[in-house]
Amino acid sequence: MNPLKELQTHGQSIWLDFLARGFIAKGDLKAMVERDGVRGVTSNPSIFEKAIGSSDEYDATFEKLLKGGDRSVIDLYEAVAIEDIQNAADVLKPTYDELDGRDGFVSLEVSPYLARDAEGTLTEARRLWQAVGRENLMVKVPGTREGLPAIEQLTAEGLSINITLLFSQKVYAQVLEAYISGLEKFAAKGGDISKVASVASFFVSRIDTAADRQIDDKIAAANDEERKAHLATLKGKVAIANAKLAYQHYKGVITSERWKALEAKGARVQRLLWASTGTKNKAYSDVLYVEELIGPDTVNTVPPATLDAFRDHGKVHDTLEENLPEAAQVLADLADAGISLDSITDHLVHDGVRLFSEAADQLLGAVAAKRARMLGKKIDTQAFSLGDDLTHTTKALTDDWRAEGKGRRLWKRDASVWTGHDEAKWLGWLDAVAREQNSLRLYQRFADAVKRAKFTDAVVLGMGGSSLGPEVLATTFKQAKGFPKLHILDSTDPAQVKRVEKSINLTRTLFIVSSKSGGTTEPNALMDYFFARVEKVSGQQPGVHFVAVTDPGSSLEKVAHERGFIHVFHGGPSIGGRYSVISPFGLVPAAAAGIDLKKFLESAGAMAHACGADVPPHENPGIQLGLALGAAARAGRDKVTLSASRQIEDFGAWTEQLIAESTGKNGRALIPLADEPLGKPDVYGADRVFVDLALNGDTSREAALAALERAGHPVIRIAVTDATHIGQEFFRFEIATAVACSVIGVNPFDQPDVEAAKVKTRELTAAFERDGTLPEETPLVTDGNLSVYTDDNNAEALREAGADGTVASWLKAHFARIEAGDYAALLAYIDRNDKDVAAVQKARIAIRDAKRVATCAGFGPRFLHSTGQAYKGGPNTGVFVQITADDAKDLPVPGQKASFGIIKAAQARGDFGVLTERDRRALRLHIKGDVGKGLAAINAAVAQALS
Ligand SMILES: O=P(O)(O)OC[C@H]1O[C@](O)(CO)[C@@H](O)[C@@H]1O
Ligand SMILES: O=C[C@H](O)[C@H](O)COP(=O)(O)O
Repeated sequence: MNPLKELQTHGQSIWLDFLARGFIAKGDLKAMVERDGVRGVTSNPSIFEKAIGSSDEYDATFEKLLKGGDRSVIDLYEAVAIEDIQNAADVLKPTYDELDGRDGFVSLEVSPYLARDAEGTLTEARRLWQAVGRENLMVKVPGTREGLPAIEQLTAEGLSINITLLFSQKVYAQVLEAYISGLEKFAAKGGDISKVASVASFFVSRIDTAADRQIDDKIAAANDEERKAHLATLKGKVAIANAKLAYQHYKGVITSERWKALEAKGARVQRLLWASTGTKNKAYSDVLYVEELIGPDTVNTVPPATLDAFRDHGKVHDTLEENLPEAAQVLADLADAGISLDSITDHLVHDGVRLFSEAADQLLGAVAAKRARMLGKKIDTQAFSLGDDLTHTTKALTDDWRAEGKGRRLWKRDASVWTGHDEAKWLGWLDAVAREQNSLRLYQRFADAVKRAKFTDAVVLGMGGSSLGPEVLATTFKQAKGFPKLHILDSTDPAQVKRVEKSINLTRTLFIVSSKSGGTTEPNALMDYFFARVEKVSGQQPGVHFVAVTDPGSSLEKVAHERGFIHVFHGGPSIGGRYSVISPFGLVPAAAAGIDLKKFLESAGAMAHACGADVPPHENPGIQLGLALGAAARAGRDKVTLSASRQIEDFGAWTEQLIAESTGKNGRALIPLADEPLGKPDVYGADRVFVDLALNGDTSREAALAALERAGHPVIRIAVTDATHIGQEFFRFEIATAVACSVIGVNPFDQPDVEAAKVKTRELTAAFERDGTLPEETPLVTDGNLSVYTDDNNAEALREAGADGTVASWLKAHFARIEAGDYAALLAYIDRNDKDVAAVQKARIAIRDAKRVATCAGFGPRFLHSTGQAYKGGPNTGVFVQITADDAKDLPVPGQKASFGIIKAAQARGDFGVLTERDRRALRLHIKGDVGKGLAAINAAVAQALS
């Protein structure tokens, strides 16, 4: 007789510890059921890893699934895993029916990531039970401390549970107790307990592996031969002894009155299932863990090799209750030898969870890689050229993130990933894509209404997070037919306000007032200004030209209602400004401009899936980018130069805010540099990392990037395959920034130092409202159309360094303070028009090339809501030149004394005040008269100072 079948006559069922798609499809499982009497199948994360992750057997199915629409990695995995389990369950269904539900089960394990999460285990077990939908399913739940209550609860709900990762007799006893209590509860609720089955998977070979290692150490340490020989007799004996004694506990329990009462109601025993019965030590018999554990009411689940071996030469007789005293003696001798079985079993549970988690990481990583490959051009790729050291640190960080499950913890909003403060409150952006996809109809209705109203222009009035995302959309996408042209206004510069006003038709313009807080100075002043202008020009009720985007309950919402705005869109209070582009702050302007939001969100969704909680760090593009940037920051390469193809160039401005406001605090930062054109390697110091976004195969910067790479600078290349993929990049960079902040050790979601400048500005504007003038200031020097200002400390230091009567001398002394690793920032409170931008850029590049330092160019007050945070809160490595100017023509703000010009001046002074208060090296140049001429004079002075 086939020894495998013979086991049945001894009350033991043989199950197969293996599963794979083709194996079932080809009829191999069925053949084992028929030929060998296999009565069940077990799976675990390692088994699925081998089947799915390490083969291409499932690829065609994945392709097919993805053709039907993008899916998350876990969805892809579960779709095939559940199908496999269902197929196996169907093969075993006749066995199950024949044996009246006593056998014929297939087991599917809950995610090993939940092994320490009681609630999560419960939810997942219920979900898998439903999803598989086969009565001969057993859901596998680990016998961890957290698993135990779940086992009782699930049994009480009538689910059949296989308790896995059992090593210790003590824990096994608790598991059996949990099963019995669960049955009692189910019975008390009127449940049919005869339908509930359970097995307790008691692991065997792993115990010997661990115990033998310690026994070997003791043998090596023993100096007497007899002792060595005695210790050697324990090898390969501990696991079986442990299992035999566990079985004795089972026997005691099932003869109890308590059990008999349940049995009378039809309860089925919870069979002990010997798991981990493939022999690991080649010196032992390959059927050791089958032959030694044969007895009634048990199961042995074996890998295919053990099954074959036992079929070939297995010997069957009742061994489970043989030599019980010897078994007890083995464990006593082990303890005498100073080896603690408790500590071995504790460790094995720990290790078991780790090993299964690692298998799951590998499996999901493999599925993620397959998904990315199959999506092809639908998902942007990134390539890292980091050099040996950074590659090494990034890899070490990746390992740490994987081992600590930090990606999952990030998605679970676990603040301890960062500083343990209020981070959990600010992670609403993580699932923004799915949420916004559900609101598509709302956006569509709004877009239709905008189109019907025949607006020619739409102007977003907002700052930072409320303006930079829309600005990327406005510059990336062509004006859609029938929709207004999208403009962004994020300045208090009167000339810039007027310039925008002149470029639109006030009577046919939609204004989108965007402010999360509703209390930001600039959008409120701009709203008041344009509201009055529309009223004046059109004579209409101006509210019909306005919508607001703001968080619920803000002061802006109140004003919008009072003024009869067309609509108030609510932002999500758990999403901070710079993470809000995939929320009404980005999507309302996008809808107004006729951008295809379905496509945009679909594309963003592909990246959200790629960066998901289920994608381990090594295959997770957002985490990889974040870790590389974090590693770069740690290595002193804390200046991130952002370059991009022309159509998506503005992405840099959005990224600047994201990175600077998120990372730049507590004296730490990644300093982002947008719009600093790529130069030759010799203009850069060793503090740089380059991130390039190439649209649609654009190779125009490739030679420059390759040269930087050759010179040893880290270069990260992102291939954006379509402009609509800008949504993917928003998401990638949001994850990456949050991850980099974790590495740097800061809270990504606050901006403590922006407030300081706002307070100073408010003091100044309050003084103006009171006195009708801003406090007097005296220049240090006036040289032609330029005046120089700074605080006493800076003035003294610069004078000592040779600053005298000319602007050039002050700049020269100022630039002499720039050291390697510093950055120079030009902060211009002027109209951000093309001509003036070019002039500021010229000065910037001159400084970079002469001093080999990173340079920033910010326009005030716009940058205050962006990079301004890092300038004040980051390390004291910035050297600042603030540029202010007289306004040729000022504009009043209705309802207040302070005009736009005054507000801007107060903002510049407030900003400068905080910089100098914080010992920053800062100098202010004020232009009198024509701004263009002033900038030319500054450029001349810069050139002279650098010469
Ligand atoms: O949307 P709000 O509340 O007007 O804020 C605008 C911007 O101001 C900041 O709070 C910084 O000043 C940014 O973080 C934010 O994006
Ligand atoms: O349920 C089965 C277990 O997961 C399996 O037997 C573990 O075996 P291993 O120790 O060989 O990994």
